[in-house]
Amino acid sequence: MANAPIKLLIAASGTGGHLFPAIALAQKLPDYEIEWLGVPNRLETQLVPQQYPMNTIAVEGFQQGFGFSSLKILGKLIGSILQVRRILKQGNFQGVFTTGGYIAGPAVIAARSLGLPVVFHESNALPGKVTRFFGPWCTAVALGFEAAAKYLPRAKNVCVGTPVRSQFLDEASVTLDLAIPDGVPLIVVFGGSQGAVAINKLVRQSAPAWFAAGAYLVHLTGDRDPDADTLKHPQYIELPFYNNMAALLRRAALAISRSGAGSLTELAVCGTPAILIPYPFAAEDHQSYNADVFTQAGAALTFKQSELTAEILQTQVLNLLRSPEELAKMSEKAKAIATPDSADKLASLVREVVER
Ligand SMILES: CC(=O)N[C@H]1[C@@H](OP(=O)(O)OP(=O)(O)OC[C@H]2O[C@@H](n3ccc(=O)[nH]c3=O)[C@H](O)[C@@H]2O)O[C@H](CO)[C@@H](O)[C@@H]1O
Repeated sequence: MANAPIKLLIAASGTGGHLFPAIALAQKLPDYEIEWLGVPNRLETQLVPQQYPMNTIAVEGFQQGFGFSSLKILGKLIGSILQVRRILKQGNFQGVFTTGGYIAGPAVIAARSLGLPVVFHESNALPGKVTRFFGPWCTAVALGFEAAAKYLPRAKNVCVGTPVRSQFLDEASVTLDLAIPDGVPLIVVFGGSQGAVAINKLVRQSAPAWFAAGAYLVHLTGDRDPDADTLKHPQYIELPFYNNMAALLRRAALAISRSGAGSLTELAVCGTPAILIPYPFAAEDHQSYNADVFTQAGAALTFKQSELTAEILQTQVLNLLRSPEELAKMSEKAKAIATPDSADKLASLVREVVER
């Protein structure tokens, strides 16, 4: 009789940055029986392929300080740990994989209390609080950036890079279905999976000079942009969200982006030079640490949002557009820090940990 498939619970929730690496891993484990652990009404309910049954729990983060609302959250946390333990026991799961965030706490505690192995993937250069707290309890912590290891001295760290969606690895799988003429320089602007209103404003002010220089602009604004549809130009394409990111980033001469780990990993795999503007309110300013890795490698220029004006952005972009050699150099340096086979490395680690 054939062996029953290994059962793995993937706890990944909230943003593209947490979900895409987990989906990429799942696709590398076709022989596993995978179920998902998420939160109701968050992005996972739209992004996770239906083949992975979705289990949901109510969980949220602690606020600063410890008051009545924190007590309520603590109560919910205990409730969600018990719920995850039930899911793990009833489903006979053999291991848990998580990409961190609020969902990771109950997932790690429940799994470890049942003696199950856990692989935790941390994609940021500065690991999140949840990773720093729970990392040492996990069987292995897979890192997106080597730079993260120094913040996790007691964890069993393995650097594997951050997995990208399969469209980034198979050039033929996605085509650019946007009207961009051949040969023109293309600038792509995106602000993580939810858009960045502050970047959108700066870009709209700066764009006329870029159009005059012959550039096209694809602007992914997110769906909460108050200025949506206010700029019209034949060289300007505005969309709230675009799916074929691999085709778009490969075609781009330059990207203007936040520095979430997912975006950076994709920029590296595509060799897209970038101007990075870290999200200033990200937890513990972790996007600045991510951006540092790229700036130090020579793959990007980084600007603090508080110091960046439309004039500075306009000039920096024009300078780069006028210097194809500089862009080519940045592109090479970006490719040099990519780990295109990250999903394979992570899948091997998960197999090693769960099947031993
Ligand atoms: C605001 C915030 O705290 N964001 C965090 C969040 O990621 P968040 O999801 O905000 O950002 P990431 O850069 O990690 O990922 C964005 C993803 O969305 C995709 N995309 C974006 C726009 C679009 O139109 N189409 C599209 O597919 C990008 O290609 C990328 O894959 O978790 C990451 C991983 O822990 C962190 O590094 C980020 O700092």
